[in-house]
Amino acid sequence: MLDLAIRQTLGAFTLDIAFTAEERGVTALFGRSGSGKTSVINAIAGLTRPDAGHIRIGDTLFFDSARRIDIPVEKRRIGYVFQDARLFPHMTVRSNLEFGLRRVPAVERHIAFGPVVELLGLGHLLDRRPRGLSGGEKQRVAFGRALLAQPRLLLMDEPMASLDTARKAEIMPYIERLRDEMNIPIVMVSHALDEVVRLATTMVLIGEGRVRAVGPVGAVMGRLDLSAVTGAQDAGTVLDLTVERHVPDDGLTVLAFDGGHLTVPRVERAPGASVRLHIHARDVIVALQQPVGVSVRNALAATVVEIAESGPSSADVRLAVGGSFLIARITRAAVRELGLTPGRPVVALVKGIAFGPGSIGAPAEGRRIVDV
Ligand SMILES: Nc1ncnc2c1ncn2[C@@H]1O[C@H](COP(=O)(O)OP(=O)(O)OP(=O)(O)O)[C@@H](O)[C@H]1O
Repeated sequence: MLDLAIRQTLGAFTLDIAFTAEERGVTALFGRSGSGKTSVINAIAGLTRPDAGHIRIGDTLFFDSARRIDIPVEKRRIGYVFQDARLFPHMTVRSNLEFGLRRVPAVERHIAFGPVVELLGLGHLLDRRPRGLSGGEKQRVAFGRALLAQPRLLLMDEPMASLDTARKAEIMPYIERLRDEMNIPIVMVSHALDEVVRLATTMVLIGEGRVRAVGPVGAVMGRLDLSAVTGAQDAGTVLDLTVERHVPDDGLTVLAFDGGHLTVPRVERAPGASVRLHIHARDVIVALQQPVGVSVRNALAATVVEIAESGPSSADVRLAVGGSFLIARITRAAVRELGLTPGRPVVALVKGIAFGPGSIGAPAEGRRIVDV
């Protein structure tokens, strides 16, 4: 368990953050620029000291003001990956990686060189110097160097912010492997929703130095009251689905979740694999009954849960679909004419699904919306 509660005054800014998250996977701190994300991970790293509070990772107490505990930076065993890779330019990739390893006594090394090189696909780069590497390759080396220092926790501050869309799509699977195959908790800072949607196990939404929401990505994204914090344009939800089967003749894949099925353009994953999709509110339509004679293929039985105004003429309607949620952005006039109220059974039509760095099965060229 990550357990953090800190108060810290930074000039005119006050950070007052408290959350717990499971240790497994990626905890993503998401929020606008200046909301306090970097200040939180600097406190976790021990680079700054909160005025009060505690920071605990599993059994290890890094900081506790009441008990006067403040483990120094070098004893925290925390790997820190920055936006820019910060590799040693005069050293080869191999030497950069070995630098991480050499910082730890041999008996305490449980993460070995070979598996890290394999995990991050660095084998063919070992004799090169950073100068000739792409941004994404440099970041992979930075991940490797951090891992080989045998961290208790890995911090990543906007690790993809300096990469273009194609490079980002290239590096995301490596971060997923890191998340899924190494038993190291990751705390990542991001202001890019697509990264959070794809990578986060727990999402911590931060606004003006406070935690606005915390929980699984789908649950946080599905809250209507938070669209001002997440960014109104990004309103939508996240569904976790499983590949059920492919329909080769039509180039389609059928995905299953607790609310039914979605048919989408072919996803290059084997049946049984998990897929996370970001479904924008603007791509969901509400109907009172199963429509006939429409091109949209995905119609899901749903119940209206909540309705909130989202613009001068629009409303966001939160729909329960099985145990999951969708948000539909429709006109307020439509809410009135259809007589939508909480509890009303409806049909949710999903007319588009965003495939991009934020969706698994993303095409390498980056983000695109597919009508389904
Ligand atoms: N040492 C400091 N002294 C004064 N103000 C500070 C200090 N450190 C941070 N701040 C202020 O605290 C606020 C939060 O900064 P922080 O870097 O944590 O935000 P952020 O969410 O990571 O933003 P970004 O995404 O732009 O990096 C900012 O207004 C910043 O100017």
